[in-house]
Amino acid sequence: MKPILEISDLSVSFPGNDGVLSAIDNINLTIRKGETLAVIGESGSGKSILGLSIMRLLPANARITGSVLFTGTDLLSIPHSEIEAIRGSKIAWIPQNPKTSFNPSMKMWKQIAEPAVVHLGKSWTHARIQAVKQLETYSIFPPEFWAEEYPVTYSGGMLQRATIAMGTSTNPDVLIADEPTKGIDRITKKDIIEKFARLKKTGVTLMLITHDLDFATELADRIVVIYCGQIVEISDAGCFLKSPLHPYSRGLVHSLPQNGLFPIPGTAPPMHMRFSGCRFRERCADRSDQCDCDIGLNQSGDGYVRCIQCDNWDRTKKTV
Ligand SMILES: Nc1ncnc2c1ncn2[C@@H]1O[C@H](COP(=O)(O)OP(=O)(O)OP(=O)(O)O)[C@@H](O)[C@H]1O
Ligand code: NI
Repeated sequence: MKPILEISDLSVSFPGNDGVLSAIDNINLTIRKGETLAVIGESGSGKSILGLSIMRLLPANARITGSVLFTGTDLLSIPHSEIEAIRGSKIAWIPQNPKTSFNPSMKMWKQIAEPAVVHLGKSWTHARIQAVKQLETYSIFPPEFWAEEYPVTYSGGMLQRATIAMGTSTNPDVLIADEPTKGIDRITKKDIIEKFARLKKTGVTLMLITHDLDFATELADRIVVIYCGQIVEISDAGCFLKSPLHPYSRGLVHSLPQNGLFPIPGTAPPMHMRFSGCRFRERCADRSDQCDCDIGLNQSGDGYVRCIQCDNWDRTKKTV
């Protein structure tokens, strides 16, 4: 598959009173056209910052270096007007909190229709018809009724689905969803999974930012594991649950309810620390003196892993 997004040496930091906080550190990642990629990792590891960097929607105090090529164009260096145009039509973002993503004083159909009017030059009449269809696609029945309603009348699950309807209204090439299963019940989650599975079939490139490993493995082709602002593993989603390589990934898999709910001991170090060596080593049962050295992301089979101990591991023999 051809690459659609090529992220190179991407770092984002925030200057603060405790020194500089490094939110993501030297991320290199190629996203292939049409694939579904899940980015997983615990709270504060830099998942949203990675997604927001691609969208160029970072907070004003962020410092960013590196490049993000979208079909060859560096999204980080093009003029503001160009990134606005791409953001509205070709790369869409589904924000983390559906409750705050809508304008409370605008009817729902208008909010879903707006990107197509502003970015694709569609008429409001045409865009309204499309918006109602979008509501129907995302199981908001009866769509004509809910199109005329305001966001406050929608339930949490409906709002979640409406954010996907809004994010896909311009038929983007890339869709980045930030924690689409956060704070929803099991039934709604099943429904959201089904909607993304359907989207996946349309050939859109999907980036799912999540801490929900079940959600990630259900939908993704590849899994990217982030720990303390660094990629520690890139794995084929099919073998991730059976044979995660990095000790942090293994910890995540062990902590799933179906594997006995064993939490990873300790907590992640604060992000404004000056790191040297493996960032996971304090929490790692397999650590040795070698882990004090910085280690790169090394190829392992089809994937990549950042661990000196994993170098000689055979993924085909490794089980959880
Ligand atoms: N505007 C900001 N100013 C300073 N630090 C920030 C800012 N936004 C994010 N950070 C810091 O950057 C780091 C990465 O944050 P990010 O939101 O990407 O984490 P995350 O992996 O998405 O976590 P969560 O699962 O909680 O959403 C965190 O340490 C966070 O505190
Ligand atoms: Ni986040």
